[in-house]
Amino acid sequence: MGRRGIDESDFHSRPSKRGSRPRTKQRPEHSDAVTGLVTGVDRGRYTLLVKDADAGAAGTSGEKIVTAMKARELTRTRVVVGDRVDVVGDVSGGEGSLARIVRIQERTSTLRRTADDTDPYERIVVANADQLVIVTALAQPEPRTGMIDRCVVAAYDAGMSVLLCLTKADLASPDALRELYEPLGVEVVVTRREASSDEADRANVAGQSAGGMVLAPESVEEVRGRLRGLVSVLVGHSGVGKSTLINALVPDAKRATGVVNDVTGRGRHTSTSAVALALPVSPSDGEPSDAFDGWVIDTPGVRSFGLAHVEVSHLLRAFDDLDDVAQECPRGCTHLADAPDCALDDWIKASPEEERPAREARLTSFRRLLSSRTGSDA
Ligand SMILES: Nc1nc2c(ncn2[C@@H]2O[C@H](COP(=O)(O)OP(=O)(O)OP(=O)(O)O)[C@@H](O)[C@H]2O)c(=O)[nH]1
Ligand SMILES: [Zn+2]
Repeated sequence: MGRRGIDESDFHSRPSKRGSRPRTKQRPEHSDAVTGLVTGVDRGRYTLLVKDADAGAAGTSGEKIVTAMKARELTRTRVVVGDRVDVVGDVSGGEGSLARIVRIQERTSTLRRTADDTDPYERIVVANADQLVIVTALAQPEPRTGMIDRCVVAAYDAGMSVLLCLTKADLASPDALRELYEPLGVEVVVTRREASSDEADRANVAGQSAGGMVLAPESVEEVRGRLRGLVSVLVGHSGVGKSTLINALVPDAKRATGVVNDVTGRGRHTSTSAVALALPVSPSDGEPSDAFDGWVIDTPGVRSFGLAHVEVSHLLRAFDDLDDVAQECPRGCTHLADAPDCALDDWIKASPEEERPAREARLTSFRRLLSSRTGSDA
């Protein structure tokens, strides 16, 4: 994707139906509806990014922020951040205006969680995201692989890819965690504190958090490169440095101010709801830039993933090679290490010598994921 302004069509756009349908007085199907992207949800009010019909070409200021509520027919339907919705009514975005969401467009992915593993009620956290970014500190606090595993499972179950973002590499080595997760095909990226942090503080450079922590710019830019052109959901435990990272990636997010940001629509949200932030192409270098490419969705309220809803067969689909092998398993095979006659064990035994270590690492990691479904988060 090239450089350009923020564009709600970045969210997996589909051809617009507007203009091709005749307008009728009755509008039983709301043929006058426009499409909006949900960037924030707060107590029944939805912040939408809507393409501005009056603006010129897509690009700078081609979008407006519209506040909306759900139409009555959607009362029981959950609308989440990342949803693309059809809206009618006052879509001017003017002060005090309120539009109506009449339809949710088909979702390309749904990230779900249950409150805990026995909770039958599953809720959708974010829709239409491509990638789950698991933010984990290498120290302070110590990494918890159980938590990471659960996030990986939730992402794969949702049909999303995973980026493991290891923070605080200035405090500890990422090698051990790389070894655990790379066999699963999980991409790993590492961030660290800028060595000359004090000087950077004084210079007030990009990458500075409210607390004064400055991340090494090249590590932030590596993360940005992995997020470009994608819709990414960031999750992480308290204290891992997620806010520091988001502030470095999206310096204009005005995270603590509660003021609606013209570009991102951020603001007015409670501290527990997800919010979508447009990802700048490059860090702010003093010049105001309106080039965005990708979305960062922060999930302040999500600290863990209950996985009661995840089925083994569904999870297996994220691992083509293992899924093929598991077709040979006895019916109802759990595929765990103690499962009798699990074909995955034969796959190791039949392995060419040189491939065996890689296969073993992959199967061990996969089985760890499987047990995280039922094990505790500790
Ligand atoms: N040494 C080191 N400290 C860091 C790094 N990144 C963040 N920190 C510090 O870690 C602490 C927690 O960072 P936050 O960004 O507030 O963490 P958070 O994940 O947003 O946590 P909550 O605000 O509780 O959600 C702060 O004191 C940061 O200054 C890093 O790369 N290295
Ligand atoms: Zn099996």
